[in-house]
Amino acid sequence: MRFEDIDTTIQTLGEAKIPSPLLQPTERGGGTYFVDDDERILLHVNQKEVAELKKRDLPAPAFESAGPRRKIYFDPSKLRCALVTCGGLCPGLNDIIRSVVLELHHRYGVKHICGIRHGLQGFIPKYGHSTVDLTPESVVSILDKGGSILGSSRGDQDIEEIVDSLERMHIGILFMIGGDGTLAAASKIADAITTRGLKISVIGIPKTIDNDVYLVARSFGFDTAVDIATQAISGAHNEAEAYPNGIGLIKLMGRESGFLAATAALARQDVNFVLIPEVSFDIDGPNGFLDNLEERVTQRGHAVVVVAEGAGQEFFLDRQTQHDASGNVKLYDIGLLLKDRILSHFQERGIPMSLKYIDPSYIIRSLPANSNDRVFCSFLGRDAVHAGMSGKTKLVVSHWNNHFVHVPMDQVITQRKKVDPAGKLWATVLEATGQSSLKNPTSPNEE
Ligand SMILES: Nc1ncnc2c1ncn2[C@@H]1O[C@H](COP(=O)(O)OP(=O)(O)OP(=O)(O)O)[C@@H](O)[C@H]1O
Ligand SMILES: O=P(O)(O)OC[C@H]1O[C@](O)(CO)[C@@H](O)[C@@H]1O
Ligand SMILES: [Mg+2]
Repeated sequence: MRFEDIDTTIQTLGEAKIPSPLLQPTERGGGTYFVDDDERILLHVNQKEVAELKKRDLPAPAFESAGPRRKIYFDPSKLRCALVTCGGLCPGLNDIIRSVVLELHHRYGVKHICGIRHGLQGFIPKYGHSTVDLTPESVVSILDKGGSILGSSRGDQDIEEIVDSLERMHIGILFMIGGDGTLAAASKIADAITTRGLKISVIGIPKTIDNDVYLVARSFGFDTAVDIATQAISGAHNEAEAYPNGIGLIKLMGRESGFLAATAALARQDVNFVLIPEVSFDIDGPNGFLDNLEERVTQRGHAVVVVAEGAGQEFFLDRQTQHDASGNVKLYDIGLLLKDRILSHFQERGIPMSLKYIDPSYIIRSLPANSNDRVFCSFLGRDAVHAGMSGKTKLVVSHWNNHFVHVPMDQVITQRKKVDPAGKLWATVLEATGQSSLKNPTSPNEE
């Protein structure tokens, strides 16, 4: 989809008529930066692209800016809010929970905030998960904990039952923190709310260790993931350098998008091969991965390989496709396949070597956020609160062109963000690694 086809209109529950409590000067002094609904951030930054639209008499598409509004929709003294975290873990989940709770409680005076346990399961009575009261006291020391204090789950749940539950709890704003699946569920929940004529705002906070949510330039936890992945790469490099013909093979998360593998490989310029889902490669053949690896190892004495979990899935085509509880395709382990193929390749050629396989995937996504991500989560969580309090709904708080913005939920779930094989990130990876196309002239995969 082209940017000019994106509908950036944000839905509201009704007119915001209540003066924001943030208008009152705080005891500490200092003001609040209020944002008007007509403050907008252009989707395009490239002047040429904007000029092109002008030539065609098209308006340049722009997102609504996030931030506190002068008028709010909900009466804070009566409002009840709920938070839920779904899908895979990600560094920063607790930071988001904390910033949402603190902003609601201290700045808006909302005293009833409820944590839903174990993702969407928490709404469904048959699972028996109790809710958690979220207060400044209960979130005071959660930042040093990884994971999510609310827990998570995968698996479809009945949307009508979820809305029944929201009605029972008299929720006014639901904050849903999760990836593409969660945001798809959030969109359906928002639609069911509208059909019932209820006044419940649904605000999405995009979470993805893969950094793959469309129209979200940066997602929380990604910076931390790159940091920890870089340490794994550093370890693999040390291991590889220490032994004759040493090879360090690291598998990183990235189902359909190789941002983590590509970015972490650039953080230390000692990776020789990066394999990502967006760029196909051959394992065998004169220009395939194994021959290239052999050349590198025999010439330089060691090599470091980073593979994203979704890379090379075409090598498992003979196997049945399986799905997890949420309907996501279960990936076959490309790391283990490469490990076996590397070992047998060097053995067949009679070349002694030492291979170390490192898979830090679950360590990376379950650890606490780094400082940079914490600051980012603080902005994101607070802007999610401002959006909900002003009566906006069915939106995702995103970061775009260095600004926090509101993106309609349905636009975010139309597709995944992917590494552009013709773009700067991948070109820089190729420059830094020096790896070739890893494709044979007439590749068996292309036939
Ligand atoms: N299209 C959909 N409609 C309704 N519910 C959905 C849909 N897709 C996913 N869900 C539900 O949303 C929740 C989270 O989805 P999922 O497990 O795919 O994780 P996610 O949010 O995509 O996060 P991640 O991709 O980071 O793991 C699950 O309970 C899942 O059943
Ligand atoms: O093992 P799980 O919990 O199903 O999650 C694995 C998937 O979750 C993710 O971390 C996304 O949250 C993917 O990178 C990975 O494929
Ligand atoms: Mg997902």
